[in-house]
Amino acid sequence: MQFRIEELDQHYGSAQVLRHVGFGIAPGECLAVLGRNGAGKTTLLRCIMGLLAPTSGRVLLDGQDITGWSPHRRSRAGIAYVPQGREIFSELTIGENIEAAARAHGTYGTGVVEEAVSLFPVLREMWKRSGGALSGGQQQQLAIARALVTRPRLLILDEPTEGIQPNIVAAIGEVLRALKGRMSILLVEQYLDFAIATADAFVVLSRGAVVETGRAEVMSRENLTRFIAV
Ligand SMILES: Nc1ncnc2c1ncn2[C@@H]1O[C@H](COP(=O)(O)OP(=O)(O)OP(=O)(O)O)[C@@H](O)[C@H]1O
Repeated sequence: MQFRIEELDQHYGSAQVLRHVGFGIAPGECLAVLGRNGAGKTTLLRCIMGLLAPTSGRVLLDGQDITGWSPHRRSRAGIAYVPQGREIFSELTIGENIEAAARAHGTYGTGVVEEAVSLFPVLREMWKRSGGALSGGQQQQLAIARALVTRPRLLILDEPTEGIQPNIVAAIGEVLRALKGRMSILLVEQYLDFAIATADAFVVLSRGAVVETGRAEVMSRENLTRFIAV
């Protein structure tokens, strides 16, 4: 899967929130987008998912321009989004949340549910518990499992570690590292250690513009800290 964005601009009214943002993600790699609060990270993801139309610029999947596609069509094409806040159905059980996603994508009955749940054993243990009764970390695991049953080629995560206890952060990190190679991952993250342990490449956003990019092996912690420390 080849994924690129080119020259994305986005405005809220007269305020420009994204400025000529462009980067690519290599197949099977994890790209981390870093940046302070308000840098434009969530706006960028919403443009990539088709939840917001960019003012200009292009989103390309396998060389095809998908900028005008609906979120549903992008999801069908293999882009899965785990938003900040997770947006799970709190009235539904874990099982219902996961199975509904698989049914909606036509993947139910193909082993995807078992596969996703095997990555997060706590979900099987709490299968009949309603989404609203879970801890933040359990909800995050559920949200990732729900994205995985769609068999994504690109998994997009918006700050998956935010407000989550350390042992669950570690479990999520292990899963993401295991998923690399099978899919590309776009990780928006403010927790630097987690991003460093997970990503193959970095993009740093500041005030809506890319101010630094680089491969993980040449990007120093000091350099990254400089961009995201408050
Ligand atoms: N719906 C909106 N209308 C107007 N301005 C907005 C809207 N959403 C976001 N903004 C502004 O756009 C800028 C970028 O916001 P965005 O949420 O994309 O940043 P972020 O990097 O994801 O920040 P955070 O880490 O706090 O979520 C901020 O200045 C924010 O106040």
